[in-house]
Amino acid sequence: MPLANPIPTTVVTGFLGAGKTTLIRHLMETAGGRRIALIINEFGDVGMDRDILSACGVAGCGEDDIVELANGCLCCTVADEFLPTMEALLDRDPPPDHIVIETSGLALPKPLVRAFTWPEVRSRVTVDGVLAVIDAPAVRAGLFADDPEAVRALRAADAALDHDNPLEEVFTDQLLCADLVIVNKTDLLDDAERATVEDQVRAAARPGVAVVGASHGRIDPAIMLGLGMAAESDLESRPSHHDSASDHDHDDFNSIVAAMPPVPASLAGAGPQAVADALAPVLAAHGALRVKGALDVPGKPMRLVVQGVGPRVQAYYDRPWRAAEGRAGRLVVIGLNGFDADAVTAGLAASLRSGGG
Ligand SMILES: Nc1nc2c(ncn2[C@@H]2O[C@H](COP(=O)(O)OP(=O)(O)OP(=O)(O)O)[C@@H](O)[C@H]2O)c(=O)[nH]1
Repeated sequence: MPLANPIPTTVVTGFLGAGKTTLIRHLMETAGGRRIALIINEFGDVGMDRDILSACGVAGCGEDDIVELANGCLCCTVADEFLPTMEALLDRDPPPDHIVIETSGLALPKPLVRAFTWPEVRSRVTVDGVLAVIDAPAVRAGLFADDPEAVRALRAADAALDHDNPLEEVFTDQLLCADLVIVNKTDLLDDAERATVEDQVRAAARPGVAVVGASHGRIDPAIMLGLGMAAESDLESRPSHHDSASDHDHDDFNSIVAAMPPVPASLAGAGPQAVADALAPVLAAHGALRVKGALDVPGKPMRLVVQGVGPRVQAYYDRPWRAAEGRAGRLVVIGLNGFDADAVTAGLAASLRSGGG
C-alpha cells in the first residue's frame, strides 16, 4: 500500500564527463532551502565528485547529505549497495525532502529505476524523473554515432563479431530512459551547431520528452525537480539495449588509476593549463574518454586537480592536501577496453617530467 507522500527521487544520468556533477552542484546552490540528499556513484574510484559537491558551501547541504557508492556502477550493484543506502536515507529523522542520484557515466539508468519497484523501497520513494545530461560537443563530433566505415571493416574481417558501438549503446540507453534531456556545454558550440545537436537529440529521445540547452548545467531547479513521472511504473516505455541481458558488466570499458610523479617546478611555474596541455596529447594518443584526479606540485599546499573529457583537459588548484592523502598524485583514466594501462601511465608520467616537450 503506497504511502501518501513517497519521497521524490531524481536520477541524473549522462555519459562520462557530460556535466552531471556540475549540474548537481548548481542545483544544490539554487534549490532554495529544500533538504536534498545526494547519492553519487563514480566509475573509477578517486572520489573527486564528492569533493566538488561538498565544497558547494550551501547551508543545509552538509557532508552527511552526500553518500558515495564507489564499488562499481550503480546499475550492477543495486541489491548490495543501492537498496541499503536508500533505506538508510529514508530512515533518517527527518527524512530528506528530495533525493538526487548521480549515476556513473557508464551506468545504465534502467536497472536503477527498476530497483524502485523492489519491496524494500516501493512504497517509500518514487522516481520523480530521469534527467539525461548530454555532452553537446561530443555529440557534434560524432562520438556516439556508429562509424559506418568501421562497421564495414569489422564485418569484412569477421561476420560473427558484435558490431555494436559500446559508446553508442550506453548513450542511447541513457537517452531513452530520460524524462528530461539537458544538452549541456552549449558554450562550446555556435548557434547553428547547437540547433543541430538539439534536433539530433530530440529525434533520438522518446517522443514528447523535453530537450533543453544549458551551459555549465545552469538550469532552474523548477524545471528539473517535481516532474512527477513515477518512472518506475513506466519501465516498458524506456527501451534498452540490455533488456534481454541478464547482466551488464562494462567489459567494453577500462578504467585505470595511474600514479603520477610530482609536477616539476619548470612545468608548474608555467601555470595549471600548461600541465593540462602536457597531458592532453598522451591521453588523445591512447583514446582516453575521461581523466580525473589530482597532482602534487611540490612547494604548493594545494593539490592540482586535472579534469579532462575527450580532447579537452583542464587543471586547477582546488584545496590543500589532506594529511592522509600523502600528496600522492593519481589520475583515473577511462577508455575503451584494450588501451594499454602501463603505456598510458608511463606516457603521462614522462610527459609531466619533461614538461610536455
Ligand atoms: N565548457 C564547459 N565545460 C563544462 C560544462 N559543464 C561541465 N563542464 C566541464 O566538464 C568537465 C566534466 O564535468 P562534470 O560535471 O565532472 O561531468 P560528469 O558528467 O559529472 O563526469 P563523470 O562523473 O566523470 O561522468 C569538468 O571539467 C567541467 O568543468 C559546460 O557547460 N561547458
